[in-house]
Amino acid sequence: MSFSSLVSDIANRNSERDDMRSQVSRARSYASTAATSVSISGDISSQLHGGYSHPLSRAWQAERQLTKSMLIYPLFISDQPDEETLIPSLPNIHRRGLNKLIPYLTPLVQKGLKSVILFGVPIAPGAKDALGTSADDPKGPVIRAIRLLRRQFPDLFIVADVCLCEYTSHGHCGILREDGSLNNALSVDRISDVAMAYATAGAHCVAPSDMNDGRIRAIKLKLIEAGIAHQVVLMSYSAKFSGCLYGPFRDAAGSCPSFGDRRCYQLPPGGRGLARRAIKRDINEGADIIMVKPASQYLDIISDAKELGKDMPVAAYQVSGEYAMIHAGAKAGVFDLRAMAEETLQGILRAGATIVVSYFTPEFLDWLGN
Ligand SMILES: NCc1[nH]cc(CCC(=O)O)c1CC(=O)O
Ligand SMILES: [Zn+2]
Ligand SMILES: [Zn+2]
Repeated sequence: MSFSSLVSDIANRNSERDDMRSQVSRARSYASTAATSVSISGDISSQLHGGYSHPLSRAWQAERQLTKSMLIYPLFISDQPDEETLIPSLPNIHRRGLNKLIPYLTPLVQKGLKSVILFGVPIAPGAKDALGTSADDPKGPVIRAIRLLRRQFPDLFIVADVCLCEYTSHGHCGILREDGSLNNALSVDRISDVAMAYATAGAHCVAPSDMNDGRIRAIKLKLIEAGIAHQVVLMSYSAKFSGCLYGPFRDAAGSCPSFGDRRCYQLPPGGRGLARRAIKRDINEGADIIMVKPASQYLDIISDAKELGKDMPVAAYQVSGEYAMIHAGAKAGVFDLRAMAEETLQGILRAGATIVVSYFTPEFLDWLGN
């Protein structure tokens, strides 16, 4: 290499380096003016990441965080004392007789289970009739389970679902006229008697899920008349929608209607206004808690319930079909079971629920830890 070409090579490299230096210093000065202009203009609203960079600060972004006290676990109580049958369409969920209840629940109570909701399942031949007589049979599974659980787990909060469909031969949620339609007056009278029987047996909460008109008022009046209104919570399934998400429950409870469907008393899925009317009506009739069911498909209704019932707890029922779908999706590899269960619960809480009825309760007791 000649001397002159060496000189020009060094000069070139120097100028490249100068170029680079000037680029760096321009970038620095841009950054510093940008930083200055942020503080000068006060445009700090574009900076969000700092608020959720840590797991704890992410948790703080939620208005409501799931706690064990928010969860109610559904139990299917068979009239066969030794039964313990897995429900094929409801993964990990069993129908259990009275003799199987305490051994099953003991570890869950130790893990922090606070509340259960009871559904009776009469299996014995002839246990079902047109009036749902077995619903409030003092020797029936629900009343015996209430007594047993109160005795065995003094701190467990017992909710009794009140309906006739598990106990009627026709599988509808009330007493029928000759033409097969619901006789509302007779149904309300019968359902409020059943609610009274559960409350008298010691249920902390009665939860009518039948959707007959006027049943909240009727139950409240009977509770007052009996002098126990001050110690029983009345939780209304106010906004209960008809649809295809109750299938696995009906397998578990054997409560599929033998003819027709429930569209004349459960709400039509598009009926947001109707749901608002039902919620307002039940608040006026004396409900202590409003429930929305199903949950994830009806988040707007949960948020309406929170607005209309802003002074009361709002419950959401993550129903059997929602639970089965999450299991099926996880099994198909679409998502992780726990991640999806947690995400749905967050949606339900975000919408406004403060209580969640869920078949995932045992899992959440583990996931929430101590
Ligand atoms: N009226 C009884 C009742 N209470 C709760 C559910 C559904 C719960 C679930 O699907 O998990 C049902 C069944 C129905 O209305 O058909
Ligand atoms: Zn019913
Ligand atoms: Zn009908």
